[in-house]
Amino acid sequence: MSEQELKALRLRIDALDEKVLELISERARCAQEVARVKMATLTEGESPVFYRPEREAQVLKRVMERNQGPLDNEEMARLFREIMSSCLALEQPLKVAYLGPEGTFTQAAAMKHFGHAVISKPMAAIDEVFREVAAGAVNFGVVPVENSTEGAVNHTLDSFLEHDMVICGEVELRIHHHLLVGENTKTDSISRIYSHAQSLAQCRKWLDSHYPNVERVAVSSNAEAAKRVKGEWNSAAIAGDMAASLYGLTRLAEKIEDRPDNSTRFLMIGSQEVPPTGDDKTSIIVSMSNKPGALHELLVPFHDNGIDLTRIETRPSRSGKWTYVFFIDFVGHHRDPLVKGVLEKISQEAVALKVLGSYPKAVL
Ligand SMILES: C=C(O[C@@H]1C=C(C(=O)O)C=C[C@H]1O)C(=O)O
Repeated sequence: MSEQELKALRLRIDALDEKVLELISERARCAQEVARVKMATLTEGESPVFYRPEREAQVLKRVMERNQGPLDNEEMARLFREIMSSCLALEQPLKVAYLGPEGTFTQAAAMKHFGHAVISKPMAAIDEVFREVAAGAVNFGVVPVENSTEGAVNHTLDSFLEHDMVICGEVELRIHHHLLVGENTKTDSISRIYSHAQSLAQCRKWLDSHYPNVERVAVSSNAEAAKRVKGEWNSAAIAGDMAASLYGLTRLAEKIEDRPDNSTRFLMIGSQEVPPTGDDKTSIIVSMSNKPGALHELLVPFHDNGIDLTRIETRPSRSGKWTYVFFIDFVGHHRDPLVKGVLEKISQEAVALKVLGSYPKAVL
């Protein structure tokens, strides 16, 4: 390609960027107008709702449907995710608490879901994320709920039993783990590997074959593991990209998770009910009396109405020995007539039924 051609292309890009800039600014002004209208139409004592997850899901879906390339749908949606995030911040900067410290996968999930224009606050434990949201110190919380290799995150499920929370969104993240070392680490004398217990479990086979005799030390998070390694000469950490760059560690081995499709699902928790988008999921907690056939009775109404169950998990109820609660996720919104009917039917049989929330299916 000649210099001439390159120069002409760059001029075109400059002109396009000017237009993109103008359009983004116009969009941002529209969002400011939306805020003004929302404020003007408030009734006495009502507080404004700026963040609309159902609307954001629709915007992203539309972008993906209309996209004709060459950027792929995910990439295009990611760009729009950030534009919306910045526009919303003009209306109201969201405060989001997540399972910290900085550099965790939960932080990456929060950024994937809300974009980068939020004020994010790392918390030391899952329960603290719940408490921070309950106290009204933040608008939303982000917690991991299940991993495709290791299953349920029990701390999260149990926290739902203790706090009144509304689930207002979900996001899935591919989890890649790396073996990380600091600049002082003597790589041939590693005697200890730090990570979160879930991550150690997700890399168990790899560790068994590469570091069978090295002590595996479970710590409170992957980011914490990365932090510790920085100052030690005989240890390594298993953590992801964010932690690696945050603590300036080197990848000794990449993508060491046993399953290449290793993913974690995260939930957004808050107090805001989310209206239907037409492509939603609902999470409920049910406790049944301890009698034969109770689980069958619980599941039949879903089957009879053709409602797709996406997950069912059992936990001790904490209110009696050998009594259980079921965490159930299914496709649909609790305001759908069909779902309403099923929930009514279940509540006739159940000891207790609580709808944790209906929310748009993860778009990104
Ligand atoms: C603009 C609005 O407010 C927020 C910003 C949005 C956007 O930038 O597209 C979408 C939904 C809301 O979270 C709205 O309610 O439409």
